[in-house]
Amino acid sequence: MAMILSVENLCVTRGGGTLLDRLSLSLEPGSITVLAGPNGAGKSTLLETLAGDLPPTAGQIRLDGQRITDLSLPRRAELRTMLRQQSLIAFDFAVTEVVAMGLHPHGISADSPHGRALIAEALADMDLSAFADRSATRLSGGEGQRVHIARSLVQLRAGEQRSLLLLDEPTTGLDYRHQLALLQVLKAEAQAGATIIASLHDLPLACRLATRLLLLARGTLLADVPPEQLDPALVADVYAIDPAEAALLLGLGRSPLPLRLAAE
Ligand SMILES: Nc1ncnc2c1ncn2[C@@H]1O[C@H](COP(=O)(O)OP(=O)(O)OP(=O)(O)O)[C@@H](O)[C@H]1O
Repeated sequence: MAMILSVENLCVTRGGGTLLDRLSLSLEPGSITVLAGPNGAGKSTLLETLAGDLPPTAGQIRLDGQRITDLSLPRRAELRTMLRQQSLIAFDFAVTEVVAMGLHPHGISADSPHGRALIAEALADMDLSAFADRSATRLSGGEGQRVHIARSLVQLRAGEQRSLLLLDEPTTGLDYRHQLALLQVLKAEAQAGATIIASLHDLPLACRLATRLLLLARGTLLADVPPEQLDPALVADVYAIDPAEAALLLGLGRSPLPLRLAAE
């Protein structure tokens, strides 16, 4: 069974400011929702709140009918995977050990055949097989980001069902090849039944990935549309950029080309 996430009249206030203002939405299994919007729009706040890690000031978030704030942290870790904007890995773990952390919420041993297979698959997906035994403290920014993504893929896939995957700016630091590889992996996960929501700054990439695009500004949802229906005039207004720039960005993302890593 896949996960339906529903949000009703969500409000978050912090430090006297309204960070999210009466948001309602519903995310279906198999969908990829991309959250776009300027710096400070509330994207990370929304993802943290949807993950159940930041209690809302008002409103409800339900994961398959259960209120997310009623679930314990271990139960939340089984039902949803959250990739945060990353900090450095401070301890001297090997890459494979960091990736194996995704198994813990599901009680699967990294030494079991199933655990080993999940780790190997995620390492291969993020082009990290050759890095498995390297220290995770000695990686470039993009390599480190790929390690965190691989850990999240393990956590998602180790569950009994493909559940909810929340990603906060997952392409940060990734080169073009690895951005495209990530897009391919996410599309495959959605096809396998995952419910995915990701914040992205890159609008052309967002349009290629999303089945649905949410445009957030100052805590308010201004658009919730398939990417091809996103209005360039609204994008220009929200980002305070020239309309021709907005049209160019959206045009780049509306290429009908499939994702290709290298010429076949
Ligand atoms: N602990 C806090 N207390 C009060 N305000 C906060 C707190 N954390 C963040 N904010 C404010 O909340 C707003 C939304 O922040 P958030 O991190 O959700 O934005 P974002 O859309 O993810 O931005 P970015 O694109 O820069 O990552 C910002 O104006 C920020 O300054």
